[in-house]
Amino acid sequence: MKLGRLNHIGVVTPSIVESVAHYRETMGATATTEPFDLPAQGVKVCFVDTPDAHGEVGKGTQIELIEPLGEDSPIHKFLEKNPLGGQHHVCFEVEDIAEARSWFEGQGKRILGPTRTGAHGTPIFFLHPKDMMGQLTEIMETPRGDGH
Ligand SMILES: CC[C@H](C(=O)O)C(=O)SCCNC(=O)CCNC(=O)[C@H](O)C(C)(C)COP(=O)(O)OP(=O)(O)OC[C@H]1O[C@@H](n2cnc3c(N)ncnc32)[C@H](O)[C@@H]1OP(=O)(O)O
Ligand SMILES: [Co+2]
Repeated sequence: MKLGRLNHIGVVTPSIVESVAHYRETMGATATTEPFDLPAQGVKVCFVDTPDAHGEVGKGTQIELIEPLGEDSPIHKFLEKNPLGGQHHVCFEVEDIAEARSWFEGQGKRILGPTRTGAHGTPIFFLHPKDMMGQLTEIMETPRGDGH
């Protein structure tokens, strides 16, 4: 399997509104999406763009702010343990999600649930942190076209 780019770092927050203000006012971020709900994934999401190696905003790794949505959100327990929120997962891109899934299954890594559509509208799956050196890891198929 070939490792693709680091698409985003997932950051849990009790308040996307407060986190957006933090990234804008304290961190000088210039571009964010509007928050949007992903009920199927139990989260409210907002992306903060960071500049790429050439200082260009829009192609760099994003901060994915996620707030629990609904009673059985998968991040409820994380927020109980970490009331201020914090780094939750990393997301790497791959060319072919099915091939990547077979690779990790062959490596004996636990895959958390089915391959499903993620916040960028492309297929994703998660790998259990206990099998990934303690890091909850999301794998997503590289968006086609100019999406990122
Ligand atoms: C998909 C939309 C969007 C996108 O990018 O497209 C997203 O990324 S949404 C992100 C939210 N969704 C998920 O995270 C789905 C996958 N996650 C899970 O299924 C759970 O969070 C899980 C299984 C990783 C943990 O569930 P839970 O916290 O309810 O269980 P435990 O407390 O029992 O945790 C088991 C064990 O893992 C440790 N843990 C939990 N979360 C993390 C983490 N983020 N990073 C590292 N380790 C984590 C936890 O401490 C437990 O360890 P133990 O030693 O037993 O205490
Ligand atoms: Co994510």
